[in-house]
Amino acid sequence: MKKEKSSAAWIMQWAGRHKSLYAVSVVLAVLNVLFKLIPFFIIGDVINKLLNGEKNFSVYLIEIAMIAASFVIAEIFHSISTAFSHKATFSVLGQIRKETCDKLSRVPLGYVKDTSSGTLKNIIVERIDSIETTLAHILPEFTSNIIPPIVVLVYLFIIDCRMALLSLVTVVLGFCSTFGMFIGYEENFKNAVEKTKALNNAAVEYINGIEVIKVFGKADSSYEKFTKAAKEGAEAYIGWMRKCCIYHSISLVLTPYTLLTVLPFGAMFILNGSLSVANFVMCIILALSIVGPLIAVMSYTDDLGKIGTVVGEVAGILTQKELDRPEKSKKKPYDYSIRLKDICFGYHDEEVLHNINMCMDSGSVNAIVGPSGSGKSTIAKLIASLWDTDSGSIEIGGVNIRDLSLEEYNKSVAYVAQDNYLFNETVRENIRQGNLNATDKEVEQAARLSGCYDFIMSLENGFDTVAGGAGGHLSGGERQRISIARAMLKNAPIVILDEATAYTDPENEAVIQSSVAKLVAGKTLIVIAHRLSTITDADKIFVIDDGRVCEQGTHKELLEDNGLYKQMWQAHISVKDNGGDINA
Ligand SMILES: Nc1ncnc2c1ncn2[C@@H]1O[C@H](COP(=O)(O)OP(=O)(O)OP(=O)(O)O)[C@@H](O)[C@H]1O
Repeated sequence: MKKEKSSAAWIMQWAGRHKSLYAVSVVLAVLNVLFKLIPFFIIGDVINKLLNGEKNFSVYLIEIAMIAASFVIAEIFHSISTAFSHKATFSVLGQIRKETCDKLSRVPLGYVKDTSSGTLKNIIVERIDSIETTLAHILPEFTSNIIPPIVVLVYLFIIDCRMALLSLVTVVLGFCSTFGMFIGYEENFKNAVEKTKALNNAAVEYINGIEVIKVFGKADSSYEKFTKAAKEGAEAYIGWMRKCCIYHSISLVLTPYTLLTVLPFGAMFILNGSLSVANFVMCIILALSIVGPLIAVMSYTDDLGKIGTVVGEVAGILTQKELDRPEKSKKKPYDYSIRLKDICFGYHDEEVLHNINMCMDSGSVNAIVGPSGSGKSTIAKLIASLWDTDSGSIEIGGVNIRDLSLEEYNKSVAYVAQDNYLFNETVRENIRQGNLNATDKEVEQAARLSGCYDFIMSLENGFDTVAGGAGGHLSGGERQRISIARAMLKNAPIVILDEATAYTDPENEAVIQSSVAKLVAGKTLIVIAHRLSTITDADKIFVIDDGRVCEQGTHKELLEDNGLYKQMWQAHISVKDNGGDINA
């Protein structure tokens, strides 16, 4: 079994990309702390000189100037060190976010669908942000603050072992108290994280579902769900902080008081003649000097405790199993025929497609019809490579799609889904997503061909109108036509239209039908249609029932078969004859 990578290994992998920047940052941070220690040695020296009766005032002035210079130099080192570590860290964070988002495009759609958008957003934005403290601060500052106290302690041990040990007593007790904060830390942090995720999900659900909430008068109950999640989130943190509060306070009070032991025992040693006054003074000053860096170290323990969970969440995405595709295509399809061989597929544990076999010739028009929930869209998604089949294979031009790189395959397929997402960008840029190299003229031409030019021009800013999140400012039919224009611009040899005309009125449907005909000339087309009148000319119609292909043939052949297709056709015609809405 493959061993799981530790959080430290992930951090090292991420930080390793900018190791020279971090190394410079750590060295400068060490110099910063060392320069901050210099004044303590100088003060010790000044007191010794006073005790020895030095009367030359200029000697003291020079020492004071040296103290001031040490502080200034320390600050300069600190600023440069922080600048280096932040420069490296922000590019590392950008890289982690890029990898995470790239990963989402390579994992099966199921992972993204099964993880709420609130959770994913929380990981990609907030959680990744919280790695910043570790990389930009802990790495240089923790390392740099640990080294000087060690140096000082070694020096103290050289002066007097007893005093060195005494200076450590309150520090050790303070640290022990800090560790008390870690009792049940993982559990408490996980609980707080879970509650935050629940709050994020409740907020996203409340915002996304606001239309339904208003229409069905669910504002109170939905808002209640949100406030309950907010309350539980706050309680999780408050309860946890309450538990830590005593340990934290004891630690903050004890750690700085190194003099609590150094002063009385030092005085005793002077009285019994085992310690000189000069060494006593030096010990007091050095004992004070280790406090600052050690408190700085302690302030990071909380972040160090959290980092495991944070890295675990990000790593959880980065280690998701990807769609089974090679980096580079192993073979080249000889044409764009599509063959599904013994396909079985299920969402989670429930199989919804059973032994599907289909053959579509290159450049042919194919329709998939069947009752709602029979598995039509699932077949389209498998062909579009949004999921991997559980068994069986899909071949394009004689090549198993698992032997084709995802990038190359994606270029071959234009998929217009039932509910197409439009980015919160201009209509022009939304269409251009089909081909990022397309000129404005080509974008406008695609819009003309898909019958959406006129309505786009009637929008407030024409092609420069912002479509709004998920295309919220446009009607369902308008969104669909923009999606078709996007697919046209892609000019892929395989086109899948999943209920592409579902939202359109009969007039517009005729426009779209003719533009689709132009779009797919010479291409392999798969249309999923409820309105059977739109697919009567298809070269092949596949009838799906309960996850199985129950009939296939041309419109004429299927009518002669007297099967499910004929029943569906008669139902369709009778709606029309009764003056019902044929678009229903
Ligand atoms: N993401 C999913 N997770 C779990 N089950 C799903 C998912 N998507 C679809 N299903 C289920 O798989 C089955 C087939 O759904 P599919 O969307 O392929 O049917 P369809 O024939 O396209 O339906 P419609 O005509 O209503 O769009 C249904 O039972 C559906 O509930």
